[in-house]
Amino acid sequence: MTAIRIGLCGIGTVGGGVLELLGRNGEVLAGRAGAPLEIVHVGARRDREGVATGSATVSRDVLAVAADPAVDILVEAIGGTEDAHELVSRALKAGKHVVTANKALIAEHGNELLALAEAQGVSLRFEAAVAGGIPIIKALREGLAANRVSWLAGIINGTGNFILTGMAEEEREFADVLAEAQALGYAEADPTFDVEGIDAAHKLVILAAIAFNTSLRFDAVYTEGISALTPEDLAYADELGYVVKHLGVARETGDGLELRVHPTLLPKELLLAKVAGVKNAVLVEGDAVGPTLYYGAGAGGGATASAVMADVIDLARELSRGQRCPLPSLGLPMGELRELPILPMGEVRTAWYLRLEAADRPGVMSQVSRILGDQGISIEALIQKAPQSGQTRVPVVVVTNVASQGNLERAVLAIEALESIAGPVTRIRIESLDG
Ligand SMILES: NC(=O)c1ccc[n+]([C@@H]2O[C@H](COP(=O)([O-])OP(=O)(O)OC[C@H]3O[C@@H](n4cnc5c(N)ncnc54)[C@H](O)[C@@H]3O)[C@@H](O)[C@H]2O)c1
Ligand SMILES: N[C@@H](CCO)C(=O)O
Ligand code: NA
Repeated sequence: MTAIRIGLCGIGTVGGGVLELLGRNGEVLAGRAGAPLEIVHVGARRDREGVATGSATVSRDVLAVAADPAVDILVEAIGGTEDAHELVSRALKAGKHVVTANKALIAEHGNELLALAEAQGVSLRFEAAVAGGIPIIKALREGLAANRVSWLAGIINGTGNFILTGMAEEEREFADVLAEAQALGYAEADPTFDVEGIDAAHKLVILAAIAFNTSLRFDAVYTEGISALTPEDLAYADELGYVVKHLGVARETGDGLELRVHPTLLPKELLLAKVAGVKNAVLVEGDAVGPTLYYGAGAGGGATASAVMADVIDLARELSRGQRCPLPSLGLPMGELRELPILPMGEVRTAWYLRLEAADRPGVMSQVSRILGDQGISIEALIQKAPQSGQTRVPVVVVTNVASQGNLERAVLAIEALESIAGPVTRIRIESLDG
């Protein structure tokens, strides 16, 4: 049986995971693929100790892999958007199928690269790019193809969730938990991508494109990170019955598409609120099926290799049987994707958690609630602590009803201008994910 020949570029966490997985499960995967899967060429800047590359050719220049006529499927696991862009373009132009774990590349250059793949009659697949090992791309594109999706919400950055869990449950320092996530191979080369929400924004854009049949709109995502969250806010959220998660939300409203990544209070009883550590989860609301939830490891070599190899096997199944019926990677041919208007953030409606430092004297809370009321916002819950000895200000935490960001911001400006309020008002969105 003719082997399907793979060129593997990058042997870090993901590429190393692919080598290990193929080494361990090669025979089973070959059975499923309909042909042996053989790594014939490895592109790697430097050798990775302990990773066997077998009889594969090894090149320091990854472009040699893209140019190698012996390669059927190129796996891109070098990361970044410069060399990877060049590598994937060259491979597609050379008529190779490409499988990538690179969400930055797909979110930022996917419109162009997917159109190129289509023109070349080859496939560009990226299951590993979103939510690591969870087969969420396949679920959205194929399993839920009969639904109109109204919204989806997900914890789609493993590093960020690992940090939030470590801070909330083990009371550890942000920097200390981030260092552990880096040591475990979860974090991006530049971890600000994880903690500032850029990585989650890349993934959200990909999910939204498939769910709502739109082109990839990385330019349009609102992004807020988790680095400004304090242990104090996590503790108040807990006291109020919430957990703080870094959420990506995409929702089709009559007025446009919401695309946003930000810290979010979730009621503790929600399944999403219970997703801990490096685990990811995506909740999708379809009109026929209702809500469905997808859960699993969001990062790490093994989980990511699982998704990479699933794409490879999909392609190998077609190649080995000579039955090519290319599936559009975003669910529709690129020319048929819609351009939906994006809903401005000022019009996005959520409930809010507000924390303020108020002077400890009568009348302050009635001023605050009058300002909120002027914007049509009411207070649903309130925590007011007694001042510590010697302190003249007290922390006050307010949970509001659902309000547009525009109205909330106007109210916050007026509250911050009160002489009885010190410093900026902390605000975090609250989602109940119930409709
Ligand atoms: N680590 C994860 O859990 C995970 C999960 C999903 C997706 N990803 C994505 O997978 C990709 C790789 O991530 P990783 O964690 O394996 O990174 P990594 O840093 O562990 O590995 C990347 C490897 O590629 C090599 N490399 C980079 N540029 C190169 C070039 N021009 N030529 C040759 N080699 C080059 C590096 O030396 C390194 O060995 C990224 O796009 C990342 O976003 C990672
Ligand atoms: N850095 C990413 C890797 C998986 O995409 C994360 O932590 O989720
Ligand atoms: Na995935």
